[in-house]
Amino acid sequence: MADEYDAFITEETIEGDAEGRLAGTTVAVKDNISTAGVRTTCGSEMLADYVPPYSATVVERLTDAGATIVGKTNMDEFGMGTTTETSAFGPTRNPIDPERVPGGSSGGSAAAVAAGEADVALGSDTGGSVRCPAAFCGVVGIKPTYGLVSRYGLVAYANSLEQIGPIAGTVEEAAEALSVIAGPDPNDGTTRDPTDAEDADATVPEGGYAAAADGDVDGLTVGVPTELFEGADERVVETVEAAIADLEAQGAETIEVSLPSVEHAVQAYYVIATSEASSNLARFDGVRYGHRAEGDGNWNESFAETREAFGAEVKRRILLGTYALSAGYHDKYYAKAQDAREWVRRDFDDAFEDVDVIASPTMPVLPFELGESLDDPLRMYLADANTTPANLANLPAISVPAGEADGLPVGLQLVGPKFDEATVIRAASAVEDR
Ligand SMILES: NC(=O)C[C@H](N)C(=O)O
Repeated sequence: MADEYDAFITEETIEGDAEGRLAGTTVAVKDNISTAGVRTTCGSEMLADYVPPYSATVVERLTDAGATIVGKTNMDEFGMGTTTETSAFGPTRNPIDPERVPGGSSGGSAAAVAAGEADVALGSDTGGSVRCPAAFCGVVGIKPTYGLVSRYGLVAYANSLEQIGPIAGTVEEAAEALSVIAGPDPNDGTTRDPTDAEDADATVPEGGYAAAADGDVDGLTVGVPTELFEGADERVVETVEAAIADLEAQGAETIEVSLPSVEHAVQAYYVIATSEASSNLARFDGVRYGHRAEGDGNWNESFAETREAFGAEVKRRILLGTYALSAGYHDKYYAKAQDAREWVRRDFDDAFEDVDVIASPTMPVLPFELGESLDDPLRMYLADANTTPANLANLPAISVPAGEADGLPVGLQLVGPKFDEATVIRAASAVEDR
């Protein structure tokens, strides 16, 4: 990685069509999203030389719309991390303060946008991986409703939780990129047409999501859940509260709501995500593609040696997930985590009876210093307290810059009902307009 903040793993260009709604737009793509003929490493030794034979649907939609892909961005290995320090290629630095992390796992994507190296970037968000780096780097990140954007060509970490989402300097630019990548894909059976989806509150403005970035929050009801402010850094809370007060000044009504289940969200998330990861990552066996250790002809040994190529965090999660799914523990951990997930879903449904969007800090902390959280995985996991609930409930969520504290960016998160990205985009654009 040779660029200023080590945001890119590969700086190869893929030219888009000459015309289209994104003509002239440069896009950086997270390195777990497949690009035909261009290395896709997932930030791992395991895939250090892997060149996919096909491109992800999102990449094809972007280039068909005229965007030029300018490179593949650094990330926590297989998306597992909150700082972009678990990458086998070394950490990315935060352009706002190069002694700090850019957040993760899509840290290279957010850093590329914050440093002006790309207009837009794609990330993937399993438990906050688009919103966290957007918040830490002072840019905008959208985690779409589960099923709005195709995951075809995304190297899977935890299928039931993740979505690909755009990162950009403004809400409008992120919304425009979302319009291009959104919509059903025959190659991903979990995708839906938002206007047809059952139990959806879909609003897709004519001309696309960017049209919703009109800053008009007059009459909008914003829910403020006490649980997502408790335990957050005071400087973060002050900055976010000031931004919410500004929304009120622009005509929104705010009411307190309660989401009692979210205190279990991180725990449930880490059981479900690691369980799915332990199954997904079983495919890296040295036989079909990716790294292969020589071995001495003994299958068990060569398999074990091949898997030594995973980094410490990935190994930790494979072990955790395998344990959670193992006979005798399945009901104790995995089944319980699924119950908690259902409870989180219901809490949001109840809250959306009374409010249009839910506002909170995106991250309860300011960006970590480089190296600060690496030896303390639990501390890193707990930083996902506010972002994981939207993944568990499959809801749309956005992080928009709310201001600064001690010279560091603070993100405000807005979560909306299923497929109602338009309302979160509208509210976020009002935060940005202050
Ligand atoms: N992938 C993500 O969304 C990031 C989250 N911190 C995780 O490690 O799972």
